[in-house]
Amino acid sequence: MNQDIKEILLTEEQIAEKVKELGAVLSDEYRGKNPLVICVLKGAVVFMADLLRHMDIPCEMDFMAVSSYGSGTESSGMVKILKDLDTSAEDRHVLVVEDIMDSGLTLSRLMELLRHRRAASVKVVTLLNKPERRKVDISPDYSGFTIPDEFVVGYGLDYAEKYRNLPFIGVLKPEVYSS
Ligand SMILES: O=P(O)(O)OC[C@H]1O[C@H](OP(=O)(O)OP(=O)(O)O)[C@H](O)[C@@H]1O
Ligand code: HPA
Ligand SMILES: [Mg+2]
Repeated sequence: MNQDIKEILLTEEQIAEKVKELGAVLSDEYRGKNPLVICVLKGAVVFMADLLRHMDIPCEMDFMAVSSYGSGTESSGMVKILKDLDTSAEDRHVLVVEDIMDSGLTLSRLMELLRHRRAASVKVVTLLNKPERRKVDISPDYSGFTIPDEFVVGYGLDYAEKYRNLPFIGVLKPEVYSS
């Protein structure tokens, strides 16, 4: 697995420090609001699990699965809901947790849906932000790291369902996806 990585962009330690920081900021923001924290499966699952353990306030969690990438490195532009929430978002302070905002298509579609369901507020925290690739006018409310336009894997992020379990975030060697 590691031989497919060109370079480590963010180490396990850098990620841990940032997640702790974000947890503290979000705890202050959502204190007394019992937020509904939504993990966007599957990519955000590792970040969500770590982030929640740095939020020292009562909150609830739920999960949604959407897919736009299939097994490639380019968004198809179509965002399909594969699994919906179990909880109603109406009148809730919703915090959407994502691993990466890239074209922005996944999150813009999700935000639209949650606002339509009359959430009291909808905000996004993304660990990674890749603004150079944006196709829609959206930016995260909270972001861990701004990264260059390279395809990254690890800490939840995959290429063709592989590499999600790497503890760091790395740039994949282009020959891995172009071959
Ligand atoms: O800003 P965008 O261009 O929409 O890209 C970001 C989304 O793409 C990836 O998910 P994917 O659809 O590949 O599913 P996964 O989380 O199961 O890997 C990633 O986890 C984000 O959810
Ligand atoms: N890596 C993995 N999955 C992704 C990426 C990325 O850079 N961008 C959007 N989904
Ligand atoms: Mg993916």
